[in-house]
Amino acid sequence: MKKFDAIIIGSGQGGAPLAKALAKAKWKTALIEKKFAGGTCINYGCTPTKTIISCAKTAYNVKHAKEWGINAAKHEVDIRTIMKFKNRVVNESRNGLHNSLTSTPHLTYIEGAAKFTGFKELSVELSKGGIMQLKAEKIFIDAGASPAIPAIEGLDEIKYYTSQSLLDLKEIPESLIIIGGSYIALEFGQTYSRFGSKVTILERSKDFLPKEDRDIALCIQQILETENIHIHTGVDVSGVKKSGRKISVAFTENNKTSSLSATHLLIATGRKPNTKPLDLEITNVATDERGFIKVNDKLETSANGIYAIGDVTGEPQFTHISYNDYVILKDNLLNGKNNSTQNRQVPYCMFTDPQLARTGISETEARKQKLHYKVATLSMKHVARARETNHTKGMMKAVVDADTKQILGAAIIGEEAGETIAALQMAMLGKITYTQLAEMVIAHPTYAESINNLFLPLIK
Ligand SMILES: Cc1cc2nc3c(=O)[nH]c(=O)nc-3n(C[C@H](O)[C@H](O)[C@H](O)COP(=O)(O)OP(=O)(O)OC[C@H]3O[C@@H](n4cnc5c(N)ncnc54)[C@H](O)[C@@H]3O)c2cc1C
Ligand SMILES: NC(=O)c1ccc[n+]([C@@H]2O[C@H](COP(=O)([O-])OP(=O)(O)OC[C@H]3O[C@@H](n4cnc5c(N)ncnc54)[C@H](O)[C@@H]3O)[C@@H](O)[C@H]2O)c1
Repeated sequence: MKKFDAIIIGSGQGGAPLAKALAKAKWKTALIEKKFAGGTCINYGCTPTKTIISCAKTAYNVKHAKEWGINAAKHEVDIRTIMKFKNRVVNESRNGLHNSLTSTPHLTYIEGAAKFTGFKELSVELSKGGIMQLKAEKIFIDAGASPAIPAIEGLDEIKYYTSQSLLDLKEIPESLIIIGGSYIALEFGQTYSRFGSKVTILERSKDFLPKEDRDIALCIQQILETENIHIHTGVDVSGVKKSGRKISVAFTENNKTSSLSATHLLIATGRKPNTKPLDLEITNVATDERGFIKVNDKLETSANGIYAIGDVTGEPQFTHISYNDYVILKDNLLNGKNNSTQNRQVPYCMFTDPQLARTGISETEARKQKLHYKVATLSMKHVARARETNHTKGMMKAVVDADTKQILGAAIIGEEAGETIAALQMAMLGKITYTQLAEMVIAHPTYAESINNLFLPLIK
């Protein structure tokens, strides 16, 4: 049995930097990865999807080039070249990370699938064949999550896609039904709609994007519907079956039974943790009823010396959260700090076009908490930069504390909204008030400058 100071399971956005940091501190470290270096983000998540989304935006802009005074009448989408571009970007990131992990002193990179065989003892089924046994005083689980497949009658008898397998498509679907209506559904839905597919979204929740304020959700919904994406909410999918060369999906909506068919079906109904194969019960690591590992605010599991980070611990499931988990552990273990996950900011950006970016609380949450708040809104139609570049879809909305004048939260729908929200997030971190933001000097004409205009009405 090989002995290490630390073992990390999974080379995702938390596990890989943690392995490098511990090795740099001269801990004898092993990093076990069963598939590709970089985990979901690089291989099946952010990197490939955002690459394809950029192609879809180009396709959209070419199709609408006349609005910018450009005649680009003839154009076609070449999905094979798009996928090659995506593969190149993914491979560069994956190979770069792999090279850096395999050349880090004090770090042993092991390719294979790990499972617990005893308390803080693991066996790895090596990808090249054979078994390795190893143990360590400290073990970090960054095993991530995979597409969750709902129990829908007939699903196991037809060919359907997940966010992972859709990335290998070699054709543009003539029509695409998506079950689920959140990040994955909307990003892929708009992408394939822009490539030419007829897209229908079937979402179970009564409300579209239920975590958002209704004005924000409605704004996104209208933008997508203008692009001919059909959105159904409050849907209960009862069954799927093959119908000629199509797939027929039966569902109930507002107590009415309906069915739709399409050439392709995408399941985008959330993700389940990769914990089952780990045999966690052998090492006393407790999980919740869905299999996510339970951790406290220091990312410690129920087993002393075993930690868990990222998606495997449940929501929120974002790359920046997995990475921030790593930062917390690194600071606590190597720099004598006492950091925790409590009260950390959780911004997010959905990469529809325009993007929906959010940080802090919504107006609905402020109302629920009975806060003394004010709301500022601004249509993108009134943002100079948006008007000058013909990107006027969307809106900005901020919730501020009426007494302290600090920003409590904001949502932005607009071109590069993810960048602008970071400025508001910094203001929240630095406790900069909306009165300061309303009159702060910001370069003209930028999207960030619209922060002035967003808050100006509140100080008049
Ligand atoms: C389509 C899609 C798009 C996304 N887009 C975004 C986005 O734009 N922005 C954003 O912030 N987030 C996005 N996400 C979410 C983001 O990708 C994840 O939150 C993030 O990658 C999670 O990182 P992680 O470190 O927790 O786990 P992962 O990156 O999933 O890493 C887990 C690793 O553990 C390995 N592993 C699992 N079990 C074992 C085992 N038994 N032995 C050895 N290795 C094992 C896996 O192979 C994997 O490499 C997206 C996700 C998807 C699916
Ligand atoms: N831009 C980003 O940051 C980004 C992009 C993609 C994915 N992600 C991450 O990946 C994770 C997974 O994304 P996702 O969109 O699959 O999941 P999600 O958990 O965000 O949403 C799943 C959706 O499917 C619906 N649903 C569940 N079962 C259903 C059913 N049987 N019929 C119809 N609808 C059903 C749910 O109501 C929900 O709206 C998210 O947690 C997100 O954090 C992030």
